[in-house]
Amino acid sequence: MSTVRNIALITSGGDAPGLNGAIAAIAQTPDVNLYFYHGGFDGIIEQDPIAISPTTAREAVQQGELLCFSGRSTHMLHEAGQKRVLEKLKQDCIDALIVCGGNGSAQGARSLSAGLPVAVVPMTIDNDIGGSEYTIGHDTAVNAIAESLHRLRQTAANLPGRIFMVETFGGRCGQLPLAAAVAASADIVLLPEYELNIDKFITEVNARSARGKSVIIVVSEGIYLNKRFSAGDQGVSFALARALEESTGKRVRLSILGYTQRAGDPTSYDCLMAKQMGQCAVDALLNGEKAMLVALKEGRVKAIPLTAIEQAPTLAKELLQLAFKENQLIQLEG
Ligand SMILES: Nc1ncnc2c1ncn2[C@@H]1O[C@H](COP(=O)(O)OP(=O)(O)O)[C@@H](O)[C@H]1O
Ligand SMILES: O=P(O)(O)OC[C@H]1O[C@](O)(COP(=O)(O)O)[C@@H](O)[C@@H]1O
Repeated sequence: MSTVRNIALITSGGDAPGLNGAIAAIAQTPDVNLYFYHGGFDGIIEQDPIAISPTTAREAVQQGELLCFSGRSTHMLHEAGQKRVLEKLKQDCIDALIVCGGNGSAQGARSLSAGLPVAVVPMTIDNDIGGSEYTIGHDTAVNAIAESLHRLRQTAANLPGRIFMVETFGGRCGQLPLAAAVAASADIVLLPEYELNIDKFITEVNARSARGKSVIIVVSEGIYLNKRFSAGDQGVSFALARALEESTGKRVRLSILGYTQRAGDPTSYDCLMAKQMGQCAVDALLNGEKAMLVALKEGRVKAIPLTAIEQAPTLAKELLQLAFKENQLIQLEG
């Protein structure tokens, strides 16, 4: 018989559609009481736990608004803050904690694992947790970007010869713009992992534009232009567009997708992944696991030690190969 009965859940860092599915799977587990703290790690210190009923959770699976509000916390970056979190969880009679978030949140969870059992459910549209092939919310965001690219292609076809630029999230890892660009067959994708030679970029766009067709360029918000980038800074495409305009004499049609790409009702794939990942997290905790990351590995959802998280996520090589084949990756071309 497991000693874990009262499980608390937080969402931490950037929100991501689909997570309600994980909450539903956990909330419907027999002999488990599920509680939230709104507001990430800070919420644990500042708020009372809120009990969530299995019915409420089940009804919210397909909705884009998360049942548990996310947050970013500075307390967690210091030992004293981590201690306060553990003390409050003890005071609230919580036996185990599920942290839903990305790399940073996983590090936070790890720092608490000496004090109580923790499981991390990967949640970020960026799909940038080294150790899991998937993070909840990614598919919905890829769909949102791909849909925008599809629409642009239609207006591009109706009035040919224009240059379009679409700036996306995924500042520290290009998995998101890469997946969307491949899915929607954009012409060029610029990723933060590789250095950008502006002259080469301009020459390439000029050459493609000279063929009379429209050119659709996907740009990660974190593309290398200067080293002062912080995730969430948007607008790098203004400078790129200006450089292109000056050399081509053609106006660049610019769209910054911003937070619209991080919202929306989740795709069924995200609902399915979230349910499986939530189930895996609660099973691991009930089985006595102490510090786990729920991960997709070789297509299967499983619990792996938190220590197995690799710091630097790597771009999916299958997607890189496809993008390379379609001449989208001009940063890597000779
Ligand atoms: N090195 C760390 N040690 C402890 N907690 C951390 C660390 N890095 C991040 N966190 C916690 O995780 C939260 C979310 O991290 P962030 O990097 O913003 O998002 P994500 O989890 O999506 O990567 C931070 O606000 C902080 O509370
Ligand atoms: O919500 P914020 O603080 O503006 O952050 C924006 C960042 O959040 C993300 O959407 C997701 O990032 P995390 O999941 O790592 O928090 C990034 O793609 C983007 O750069």
